[in-house]
Amino acid sequence: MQPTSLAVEGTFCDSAKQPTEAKLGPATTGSDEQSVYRLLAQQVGERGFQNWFAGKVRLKLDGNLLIIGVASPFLLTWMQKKFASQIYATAIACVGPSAEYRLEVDPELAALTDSAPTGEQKSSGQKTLTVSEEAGDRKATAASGNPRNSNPSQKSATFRGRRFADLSTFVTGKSNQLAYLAAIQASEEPGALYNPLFIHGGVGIGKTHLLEGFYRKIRQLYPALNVVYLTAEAFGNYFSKALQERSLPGFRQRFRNVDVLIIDDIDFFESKRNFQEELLHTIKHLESHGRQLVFSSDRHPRLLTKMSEELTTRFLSGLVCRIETPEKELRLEIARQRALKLKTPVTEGALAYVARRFTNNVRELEGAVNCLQTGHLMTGQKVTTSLARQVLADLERDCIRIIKLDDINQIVCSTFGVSESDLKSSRRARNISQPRMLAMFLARKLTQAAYSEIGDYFGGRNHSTVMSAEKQVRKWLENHSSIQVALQEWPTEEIIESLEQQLLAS
Ligand SMILES: Nc1ncnc2c1ncn2[C@@H]1O[C@H](COP(=O)(O)OP(=O)(O)OP(=O)(O)O)[C@@H](O)[C@H]1O
Repeated sequence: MQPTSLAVEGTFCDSAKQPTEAKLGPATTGSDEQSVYRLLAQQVGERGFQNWFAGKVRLKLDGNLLIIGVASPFLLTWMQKKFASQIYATAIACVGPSAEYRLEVDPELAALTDSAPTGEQKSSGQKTLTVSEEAGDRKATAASGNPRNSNPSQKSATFRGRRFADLSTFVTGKSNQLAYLAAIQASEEPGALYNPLFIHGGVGIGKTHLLEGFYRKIRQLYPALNVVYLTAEAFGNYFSKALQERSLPGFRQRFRNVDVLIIDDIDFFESKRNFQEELLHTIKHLESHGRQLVFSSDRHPRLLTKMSEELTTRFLSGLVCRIETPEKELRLEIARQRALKLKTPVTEGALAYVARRFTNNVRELEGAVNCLQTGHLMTGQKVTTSLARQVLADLERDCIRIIKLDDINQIVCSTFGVSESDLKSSRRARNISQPRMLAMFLARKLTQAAYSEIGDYFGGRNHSTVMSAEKQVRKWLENHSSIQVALQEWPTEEIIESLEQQLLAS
């Protein structure tokens, strides 16, 4: 592929070049960090800020990603629930519409909180901690002990340019091999082989890692190409802003003159007709000029039932690859690599324990290894299976998703495109009765609800109807039967897995 003559200014996610809207780049000074704190305080209000943020969190701006480190998994869940929209608004105010944010447990804060010194210890200075970070390029010394009493800006929050994940750190196994190989091949010959390349799979399973790795690889191999990586949400934000500011021609020139366009989390466009329309025209234009397109989504294109048919067929026209839930061997290897990266001394038994217990996705697995690192810092010991068990008790509890009948109802309705009233009605048409039976089957599998409660919920049916629905779905699974979704037949196993993944992510 030849670089375009009209190439616009680099990528929106290039660490060297920030979006023009950015008010605050990947800054490196304490005053920038203070600005983020100020914006955050404006968003959450002075009281909320003093109660939950001042001196209790660690901020990091990584390119367009605002990372907020908190002291425990509990705080993480709580703050996500309470402050998600304010944190997101702060991120946008800092870096513009492409902003993203992440809350994460910060091992250093966790260690400090767990070992918060008494007055006596404070005066004797016994709790001084020295922590070296994974990259080995940062040493942080927290001598005051309790982070609650210190000014966060005086600690060593680091503001760095965004570091994209690399394909070399993507651990492969049966569940992700195909997607990995496709990404490698497409990066070697952009526009020629798999176009578009569409990668899908459940939450936290490595889609972004693969897309970022693809981005880096292609920049290495073809430095002259104009490569753009961004999330669907950022694309939508840029588009809305261009509409508001009447600058659509500029927006279109930006996106229609790229050589490689990588859009993460394309499922975000479901039900958003005007974004879909704009993306469709962008894709048509880029395809007709032989440019490479790469997308990721939490579902197969055919299961994005609120996407226009024209977009869906375009997604299907290249190569569609699925990343499956990681198998045990892969989980073990990822846990091992993560522990090595964090320099956590850990026994094979403890790693096997983590790989056995954290099975949903890689993100949770990584969180678990981060906690092992905290355990090691707190005790100064090598992490054994029994220490791992102790340290991970809270996290295991937080990782259990409480799924309600309402959640199942909602996800089944949106996947199959049926209304709630139809699902709960007495209609027996196949396109209604099959989703209803699947909903009842999932309700038995994923909730504690009794047969009678489930029957009652799905239209006042009695318990024997639910039992026979459960039996019927088991039979479909045994016989590898298929079910119709969006005018196409799908293996029952695949539909159930997709529904479960959506429920886990919701
Ligand atoms: N195969 C892998 N090897 C190494 N690390 C991985 C692998 N898969 C995922 N990870 C890591 O797990 C974490 C979550 O992965 P990622 O963000 O790519 O998931 P995702 O599928 O994009 O999730 P979401 O659907 O929430 O966007 C990241 O830190 C990523 O680096």
